[in-house]
Amino acid sequence: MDSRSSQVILPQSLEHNKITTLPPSAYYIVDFISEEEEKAILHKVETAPKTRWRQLTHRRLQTWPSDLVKDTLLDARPLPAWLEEPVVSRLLSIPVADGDANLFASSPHSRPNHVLINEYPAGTGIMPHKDGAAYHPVVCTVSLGSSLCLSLYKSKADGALELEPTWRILQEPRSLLITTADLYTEYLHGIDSVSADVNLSEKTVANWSLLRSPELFTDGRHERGTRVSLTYRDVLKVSKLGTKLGPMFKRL
Ligand SMILES: O=C(O)CCC(=O)C(=O)O
Ligand SMILES: [Fe+2]
Repeated sequence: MDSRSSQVILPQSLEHNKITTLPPSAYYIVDFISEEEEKAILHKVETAPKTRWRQLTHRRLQTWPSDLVKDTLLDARPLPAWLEEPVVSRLLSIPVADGDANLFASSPHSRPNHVLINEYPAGTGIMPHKDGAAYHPVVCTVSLGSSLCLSLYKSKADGALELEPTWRILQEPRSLLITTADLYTEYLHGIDSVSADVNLSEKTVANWSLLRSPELFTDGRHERGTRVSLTYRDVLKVSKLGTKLGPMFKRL
């Protein structure tokens, strides 16, 4: 099927969906996948073999095709079809600006080769952090299930963290958030471990003007449900051994 299926209308270029209140460059696109696609992906996530899940104290995650070892992807198998389609072909189909190449044109493998799946029950989050040197500095996050806020923090000169986030980005189900450049390297990102996001408004949410359904948040409060995120990135180092083993793995 055409990756631009009839239900999904993608922007002509990312520039149309730039979060202009943030340092360059971050983009927010609503309805990047349809409700049926969201359901199908959630089903795949939920029915993955138990051994695929890594259980942390409050959150669990899957890595595809595998974990990194010393910042290197050892398993060079392609992503499974349900993670590749429709998301990757849509990511590659949108130029950064009109007439430009796509976001991964200058990344080593010209496409994302790794997906991290995080599941956040209401009340859970992820500590502020930077994603580090393993990846090309382009992060594409598809949100499923429930809305929540991603908080961005400046790190102080002494390495400590500012107590309050500098910005918050509200991520709705089926949306795509792309962060690159300075936002990747200079700021930390995290998700508060709260059961509701509060104090939501045009003034406090960086991507308010790009939201799909701002009317759902007009009382400033959103009770979270379980949110699942798919984080697509290009891991810079892929083991040659993994590449050689690839075809063998596939036959198993
Ligand atoms: O779930 C998210 O949106 C963020 C996940 C994240 O920052 C990470 O896994 O590095
Ligand atoms: Fe991260």
